[in-house]
Amino acid sequence: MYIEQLEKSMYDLICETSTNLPKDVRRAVKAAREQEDAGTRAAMSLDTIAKNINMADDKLSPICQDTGLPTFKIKTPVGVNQLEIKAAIKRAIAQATKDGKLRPNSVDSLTGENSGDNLGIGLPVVKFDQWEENHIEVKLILKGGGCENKNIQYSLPTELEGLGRAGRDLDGIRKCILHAVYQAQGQGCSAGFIGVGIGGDRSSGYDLAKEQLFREVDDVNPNADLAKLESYIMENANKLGIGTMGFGGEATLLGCKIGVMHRIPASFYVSVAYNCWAYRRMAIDIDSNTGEVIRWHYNDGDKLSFEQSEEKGTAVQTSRTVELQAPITEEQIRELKVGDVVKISGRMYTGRDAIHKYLTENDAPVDLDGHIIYHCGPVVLKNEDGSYEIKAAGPTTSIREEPYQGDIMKKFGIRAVIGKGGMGPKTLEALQEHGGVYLNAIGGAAQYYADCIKAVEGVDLLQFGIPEAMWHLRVEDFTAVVTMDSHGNSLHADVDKSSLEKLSQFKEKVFN
Ligand SMILES: O=C(O)C[C@H](O)C(=O)O
Ligand code: SF4
Repeated sequence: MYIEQLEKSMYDLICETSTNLPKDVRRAVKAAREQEDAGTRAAMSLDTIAKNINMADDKLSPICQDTGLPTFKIKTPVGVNQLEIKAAIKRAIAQATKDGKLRPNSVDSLTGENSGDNLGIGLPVVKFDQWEENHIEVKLILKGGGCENKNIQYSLPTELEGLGRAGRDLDGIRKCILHAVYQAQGQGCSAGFIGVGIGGDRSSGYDLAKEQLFREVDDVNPNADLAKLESYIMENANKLGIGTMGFGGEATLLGCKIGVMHRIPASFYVSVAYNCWAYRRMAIDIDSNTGEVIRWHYNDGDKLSFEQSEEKGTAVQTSRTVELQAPITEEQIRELKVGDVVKISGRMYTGRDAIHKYLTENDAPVDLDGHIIYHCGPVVLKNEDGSYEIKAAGPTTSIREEPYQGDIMKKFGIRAVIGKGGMGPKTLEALQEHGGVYLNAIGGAAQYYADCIKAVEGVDLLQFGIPEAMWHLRVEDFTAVVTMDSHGNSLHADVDKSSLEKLSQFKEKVFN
């Protein structure tokens, strides 16, 4: 009985974490939304995010399609069997994957093979501690890959772009944290949350940083110096103008939590763990006799559902909206300018890391001339009649495809790519030369976009696993913003440049 109940408690924790954004995170998103002027791109993005949070809640479906690398931190009373707990977690993970609450996200690092059930060597990560309490505490974070890739570790002293020397003191730490927010730009699905670990070595420093992500968004650091630093960072990082999705705007950072540990004389690390707005972490207390959940954490206050201002700023007032249907002509593409909002109906093909590599070395399985590639690794369930159902399908970080994208667009005649976070100079040049456009969708809005997908009309290269396959999608009114056009303009390059200038205003010493 205990074992079955334990597995159910773990299953509930996983589902809740994936589908129901914690209350403190909702409050932070709401506050950000209220800060942005209606009609701006930032307001539009936050509206989509708010809508997405509601939809995930209603449909009990993943908030974001990247359900991350599940990491459990568990405290048990002395005498509790930890092996049983680990086994229950594994079964619950496999079941939640089958039920579409988690994307099959566990990939063999050497062969690229997806295990299909989120289990694998070292996965999920489960860390145990003992304590004197009578109950079991289980914390879970589902941290996605895009924001994980924006984590950064500094070894002090160092020189930082825009900020100069960062020494081995509180002021050097201050500079590292500001720089960490700057370098993430919109690629980790800003507005984000950061956990910072000061000290330790490279691995314990990151562990400490990630531990901070389990703190409540609105708590106050018990260490007075760190409390001061946290509020300094919250005030000033939001002056960088990076904004939601890196579109520019007021809200760049929604939370900053800093922890400290001792170090050895030769090393001084500042480790920063960046978490996207889809900040999925939850915790439960479990009765160690029955296996039942006796308390959910992060449960204080009202649960916001964003209903009140549902329509606020859903259209960007300063931009025009263009309807597109694939196949698209070069002429149509050359008419698009940075800032335009596009609404796509018709066909698009997903393609992410494996597909881009494949397409540079092989022919395409379908004619891509005039077509759209969507950087997306969806959550897909197979129905009994053999058809597929998209359960979550937001964009993935595009910059990873930078080495391939321009060449592939030219080789196959692709006219548009949709992703998030923008791409670099090589792609921008190819867009100009070939007549192509980059469209930024709202990262993490996996339910919102799944709703725009009306059918799966085919799939190729499924051997790469569900997230990496090429899905043929029929979409309706799929909305995205032109952030790189065929005239050499890139909103991403502009925001990067202006935020670097703003960063340099924080060069002078603040803390002694
Ligand atoms: O893997 C994904 O679907 C998205 C990833 O989390 C990302 O932010 O790039
Ligand atoms: S797509 Fe964005 S919201 Fe989703 S896990 Fe990646 S960084 Fe987070």
